[in-house]
Amino acid sequence: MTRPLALTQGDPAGIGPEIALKAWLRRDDGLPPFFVLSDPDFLARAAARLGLDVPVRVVVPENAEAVFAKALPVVPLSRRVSAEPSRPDPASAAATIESIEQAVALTRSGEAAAVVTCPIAKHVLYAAGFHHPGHTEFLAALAAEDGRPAPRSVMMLWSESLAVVPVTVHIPLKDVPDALTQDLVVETGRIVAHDLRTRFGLARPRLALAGLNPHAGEAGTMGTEERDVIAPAIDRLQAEGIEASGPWPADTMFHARARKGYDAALAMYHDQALVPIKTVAFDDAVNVTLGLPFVRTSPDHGTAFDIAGSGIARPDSLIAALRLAGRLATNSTPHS
Ligand SMILES: NC(=O)C1=CN([C@@H]2O[C@H](COP(=O)(O)OP(=O)(O)OC[C@H]3O[C@@H](n4cnc5c(N)ncnc54)[C@H](O)[C@@H]3O)[C@@H](O)[C@H]2O)C=CC1
Ligand SMILES: NCC(=O)COP(=O)(O)O
Repeated sequence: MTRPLALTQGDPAGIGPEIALKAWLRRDDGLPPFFVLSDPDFLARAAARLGLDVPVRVVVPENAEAVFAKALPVVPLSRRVSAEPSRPDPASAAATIESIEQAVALTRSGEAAAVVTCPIAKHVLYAAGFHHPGHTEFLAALAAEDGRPAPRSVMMLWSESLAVVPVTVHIPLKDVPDALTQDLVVETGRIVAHDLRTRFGLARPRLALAGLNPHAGEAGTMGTEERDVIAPAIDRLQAEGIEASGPWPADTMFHARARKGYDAALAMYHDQALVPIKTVAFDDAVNVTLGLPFVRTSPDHGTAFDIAGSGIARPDSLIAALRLAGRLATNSTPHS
């Protein structure tokens, strides 16, 4: 028996429901079986509105695989969902959060193989009192064992042609220099190297670290973070036996020839990492959370409220996320 993947509903006013339905329609392309954690009536209404021929069936996780060939298996939440496409509403936040919590609980109990998340709109959850920056940090909190601190989670955007890691993530650009410490860079590099070995099967992962400033600081004349923070962090990673290089000027490390020199690029802030990968692989890239005791993947894109309900959302990145979750779940040694 193949354990199914647990797919969260994401923000129900976004494109999550549509891409989940469309991914199920592509199940014969060798997709691993999955179930959605949502309100089955809501998903059935979404399918009808979009004109998608997707029968929805309520299941418990152990029946999901058997049902998957004939209907979209849905494990119901305790709440009804009544969102309208393109109309984000904090009233949906409790169901969105419950869906994530249930996916993690079912994965940790062994009833699901991995967590795959549909996109959430952070500001909608914040308006309802959610205090984690995003899934990445919330999943780490959910991974905390009794009496032990939460693990450090790391965001990686992965595609066949490029993998990038933002060392600082969802903070204002003006706060990046202060947030960027040697310890943060070293701990991030360690987790990336560990998970590329244990989850992705790379014997000796090569990390390339970007500078923060133009021309990687131009020998200290355009900024000093390279000299004071990033280069010493690279020395520490190398001393631990991790193949780390840099700091490289960020403007020349993402072209095709440069990408052959490393397995993952560590960028110093969100857009330095996500602009290159969304430029070269928007439809194929997957967001993977590293550092957790379970596998979590997600499409690289967001809720796309501008097109929700119009029927034009592409399921490709979600399909890539489902495939990668299936692959990682079968060959992983998790963090303990
Ligand atoms: N993993 C997650 O939960 C993520 C959530 N977000 C959230 O999404 C919200 C919206 O973010 P944006 O910056 O507007 O990015 P976005 O990715 O939602 O949309 C950017 C543009 O790409 C288009 N697009 C996105 N996905 C598409 C798809 N599957 N098919 C066709 N077109 C697609 C949209 O229509 C829009 O024009 C934010 O509130 C953000 O917090 C953003 C990224 C990841
Ligand atoms: N820009 C990437 C993003 O927002 C994903 O965040 P998360 O919800 O996966 O932590």
